[in-house]
Amino acid sequence: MNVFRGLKTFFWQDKGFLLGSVLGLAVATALGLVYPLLLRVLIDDMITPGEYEGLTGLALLAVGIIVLKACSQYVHGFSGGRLGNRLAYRLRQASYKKLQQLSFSFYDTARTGDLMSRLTADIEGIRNFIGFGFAQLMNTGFLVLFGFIMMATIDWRLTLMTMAIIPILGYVAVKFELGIHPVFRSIRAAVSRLTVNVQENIMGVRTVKSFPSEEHEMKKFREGNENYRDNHLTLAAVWAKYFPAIEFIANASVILLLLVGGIMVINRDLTLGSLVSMNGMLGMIVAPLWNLGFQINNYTQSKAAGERLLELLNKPIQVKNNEHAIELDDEGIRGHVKFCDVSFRYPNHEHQPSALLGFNLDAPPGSVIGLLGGTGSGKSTVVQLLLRAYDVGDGSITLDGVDIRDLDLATLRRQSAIVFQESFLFSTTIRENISYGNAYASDDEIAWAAKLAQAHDFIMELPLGYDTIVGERGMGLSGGQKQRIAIARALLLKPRILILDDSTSALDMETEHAIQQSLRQVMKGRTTFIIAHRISSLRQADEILVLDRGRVAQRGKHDQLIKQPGLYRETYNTQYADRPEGLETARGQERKVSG
Ligand SMILES: Nc1ncnc2c1ncn2[C@@H]1O[C@H](COP(=O)(O)OP(=O)(O)OP(=O)(O)O)[C@@H](O)[C@H]1O
Repeated sequence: MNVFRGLKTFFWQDKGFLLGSVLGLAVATALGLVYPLLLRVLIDDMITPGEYEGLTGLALLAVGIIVLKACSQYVHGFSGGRLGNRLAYRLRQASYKKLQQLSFSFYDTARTGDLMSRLTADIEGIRNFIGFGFAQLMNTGFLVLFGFIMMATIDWRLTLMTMAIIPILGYVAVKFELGIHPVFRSIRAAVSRLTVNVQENIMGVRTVKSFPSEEHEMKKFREGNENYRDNHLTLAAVWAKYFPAIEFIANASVILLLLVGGIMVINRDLTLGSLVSMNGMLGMIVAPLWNLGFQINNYTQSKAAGERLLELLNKPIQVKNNEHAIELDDEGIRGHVKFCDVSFRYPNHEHQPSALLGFNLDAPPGSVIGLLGGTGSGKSTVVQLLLRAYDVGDGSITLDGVDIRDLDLATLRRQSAIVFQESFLFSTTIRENISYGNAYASDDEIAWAAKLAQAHDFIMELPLGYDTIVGERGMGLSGGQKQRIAIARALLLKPRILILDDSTSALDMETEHAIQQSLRQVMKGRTTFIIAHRISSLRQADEILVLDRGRVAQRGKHDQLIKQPGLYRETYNTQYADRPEGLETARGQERKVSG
């Protein structure tokens, strides 16, 4: 029940509907129990003595009961529907909000398929149970209670005898629940694994086919599918064991009533009408008890779903605003970034060496900082920390003198725009992709950003221009075209801090050069971080930092660095080794430097 206590905030505000759903069903049930009583009156007071005057009244009473029962059932259905759907809506909203709040470290290990199944199948399970299943479970309790009282008013000894079996039934039902709950938990986990499998296969279909790994994927899927099937077989085995037992016990009580009750009627200790009436009532009590297994099933499923959902909803948010977060005035931010002795190790990777160690940097407003280094040297980590994707371990990062941990997250991120190496485009028009995060941008502004990013010309060549829908994950565009749209998106924000994380890697030198020329005008007075593997992308930077396994190996301007022995010059030589002498001298500085 702890799970439902945890979910209380999502449904308790609709307690009126919860009450309506439970009471509606309870009243309908109680009214249903009146039929056998009417039957008793019909047999004992009319048919047996042959007195039929009251028949019309009895018929009218029956009609009245039918109408009332229908009304109660309507209240139950209406309230249950409202309750379940409103609860599901709130849960979906809260889960989605949580997904927005959770930090990058959560997504480092999260699996899309698993999250999708929590937001869909799990919420559906909870909706069904709280909307209807709960009322039905309560109804079973009401039926036993009301039925017991009514039967006892007819003949308490016979009632006690037949009802003595009910606790046994309850015991078996609880055992059943305990046995089936872990199986349901495994089934949910198996579904989630299967979903992850399918989702990754579809997302990575190009890799699967190019490598050709269809067989391997089939094997992986088969294992998941077998696991899912085996869990269902275990479920069927638990069912097979308990269901006949529940049915046997339920039937035993009816047989007992007919046997003992029959003898009592023969001995004139009980009227025939009373036996018929008690038999009708017992039948009404036992019918939902047969369903108790289904109801418990429903309960355990939704409990397992609730556990998984609460696990998501209660996940701690690693990076969030502190209590007195400072909201800087957007206009007032200058973009002075400082890293002071920053060291960082990724969460859950404590055993690995630090991704960044004793990192220092002073980037005055408007400066261009270049980051170069081998793969895994820590370049992306620097900018991730600046965006507070993770909080630094040791040291501090300041923006205009304020520690970014004390800054309002939205203020910080609004003023920093990043273009990732992998450009992500939403399945919508190019216009909406460029204006993402800047919904009020005019068409002119969008075109302005696209021109700076050297994207305007190719967009205009598309049949629908800016209205072209780029499809799921930006299919249909080349890597370079996607990168240019992503650059336009960042430029449109006119951020104080622009971060280009290897974001021109898919562009040819000429386009990259043109973008850099445009950037020079637009980024005047703004601080820019450029991560690149190509020296040509960095040569204009005010300071270039060469990283090696998380440490700054070299720093300085291009002209200084090519004169020093070290990683920078080695990279330069490697990249310019094959260039014809004439081209290099024409470009002035781009001379090959001998080791
Ligand atoms: N999300 C993460 N979780 C755990 N470790 C990570 C994560 N991201 C990066 N790392 C590790 O941190 C180190 C630095 O990675 P980083 O991405 O900063 O390197 P990089 O210089 O940007 O590399 P590349 O040029 O290949 O993009 C690497 O050892 C990497 O494996």
